Amino acid sequence: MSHALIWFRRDLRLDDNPALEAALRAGHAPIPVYIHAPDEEAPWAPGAATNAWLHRSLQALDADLRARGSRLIVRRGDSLSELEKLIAETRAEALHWNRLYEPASIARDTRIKQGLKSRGLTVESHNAALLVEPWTVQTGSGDPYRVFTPFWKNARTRLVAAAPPTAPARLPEPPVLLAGLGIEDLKLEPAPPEPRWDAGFWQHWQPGEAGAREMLDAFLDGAAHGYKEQRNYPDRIATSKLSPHLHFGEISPRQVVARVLGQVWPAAVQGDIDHFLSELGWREFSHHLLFHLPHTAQENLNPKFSEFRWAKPDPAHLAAWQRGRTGVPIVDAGMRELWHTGWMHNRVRMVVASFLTKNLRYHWKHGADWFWDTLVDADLANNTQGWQWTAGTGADAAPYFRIFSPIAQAQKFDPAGKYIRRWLPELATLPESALAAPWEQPDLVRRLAPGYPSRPIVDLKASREAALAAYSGPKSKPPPER
Ligand SMILES: Cc1cc2nc3c(=O)[nH]c(=O)nc-3n(C[C@H](O)[C@H](O)[C@H](O)COP(=O)(O)OP(=O)(O)OC[C@H]3O[C@@H](n4cnc5c(N)ncnc54)[C@H](O)[C@@H]3O)c2cc1C
Repeated sequence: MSHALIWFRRDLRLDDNPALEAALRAGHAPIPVYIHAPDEEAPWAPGAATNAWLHRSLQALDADLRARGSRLIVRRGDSLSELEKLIAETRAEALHWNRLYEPASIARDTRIKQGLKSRGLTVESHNAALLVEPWTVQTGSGDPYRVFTPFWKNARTRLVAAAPPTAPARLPEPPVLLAGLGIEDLKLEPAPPEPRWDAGFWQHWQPGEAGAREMLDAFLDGAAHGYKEQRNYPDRIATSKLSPHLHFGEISPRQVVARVLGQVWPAAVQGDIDHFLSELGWREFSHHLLFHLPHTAQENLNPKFSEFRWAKPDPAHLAAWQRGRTGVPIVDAGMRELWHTGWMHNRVRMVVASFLTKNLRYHWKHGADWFWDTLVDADLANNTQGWQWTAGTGADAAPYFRIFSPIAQAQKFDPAGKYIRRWLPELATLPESALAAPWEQPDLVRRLAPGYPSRPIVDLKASREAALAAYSGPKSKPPPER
């Protein structure tokens, strides 16, 4: 039987895997391969938290393959050279992979496809990650979309309820002598002398296809009912928490949509379901933007901001933001949730991002970089879009002058202070009335929370006014150097 290589990247699943399906359909014995080449994604080589996730996700994929009689061949090095070696070793006639949409991956994959095709190999790429690929939807005038609502109105019509194919129960065994590294050889997890900063992650997450499926089942049975309203409250289990699973392709958006549309929902839940689908739509929109405007991972999408006067970061203030020591409880709770679990609730992501880009007036890249390293769902398209949206520099973004008040956000979305108390145990004994803005009751803080900063690192009102002034000032050339 002839062989085909299946080059796994961020499609770490067997069900609804078009690359695997195509190889089997063509009558090839698939050889599952993972090549570790983080430098090829520079300047966006995966961060530490996603690497820790990847370690477990690869283990789960290998276990799933072994349960079917196959295994994952792991290599490290230049992708093209490793693929060439594998082709020579296995005499593979075909190579299949599922597409990625980040600029560096597109450039590499295009080069590899051209190189190997010109030598007579069948090389095919497939869509496993998106509901609508970026070149398949456009505005009436033929341009990419820059506004979410019309984008989603168009894309939404293409959703299908049909369940995507599942993987066969048995897969052929790769050649016995075909060598590979152990997953642990990739050193993706924190290793001594580094502390196990990921220790808390794994009580919240189960990387891999089975974990993704369980998360979706739990969501559809539970939090989907009431999602539209409840999704804004960070102390509740009210969202799907599918983001890292979707990022690593442990579940596909097609599978999620098929499950959602394949179910009969009570009329009262229909609004929740539509809202959930539209959040998947934001993921699609982010990929659409990054594909068509690849420079936006580094630069403001809105050129009006190219001369905006961002402040020069004070390292102590940046560190206080990163570690959850700003003195603003809802911001600090979010940053600690991120540190302890590798994830942060969407509303709190917006609050901490607004605080960084507006109250501190730091360029959104400083925040995007920290998220990149600490989120288990760090995703170039979604992270870029999320930061640019909040900073006001992106497509269809919140205007710069709309500045989240962390006090009002805490009062509205964490009214009983459960989220703040959970992540800031040093504030646990403060009364509810003091939790959103403890600095307003200094005696109480001194007595009940002596370890917590007594004042925010910036005055919220003054910094808000300074941000508005910088925004509306004479289109913001930096002051002359002296
Ligand atoms: C500053 C900032 C940075 C962000 N960085 C990332 C990131 O690196 N990776 C990431 O996946 N999401 C990012 N988001 C979007 C969003 O916060 C997360 O996708 C969401 O919190 C994940 O939780 P969930 O899976 O429970 O979402 P649910 O509410 O259950 O939504 C379902 C899915 O829809 C997608 N989705 C939801 N909201 C958004 C959104 N606003 N933009 C794009 N896709 C969305 C996600 O894939 C999510 O898993 C960011 C948002 C902000 C404001």
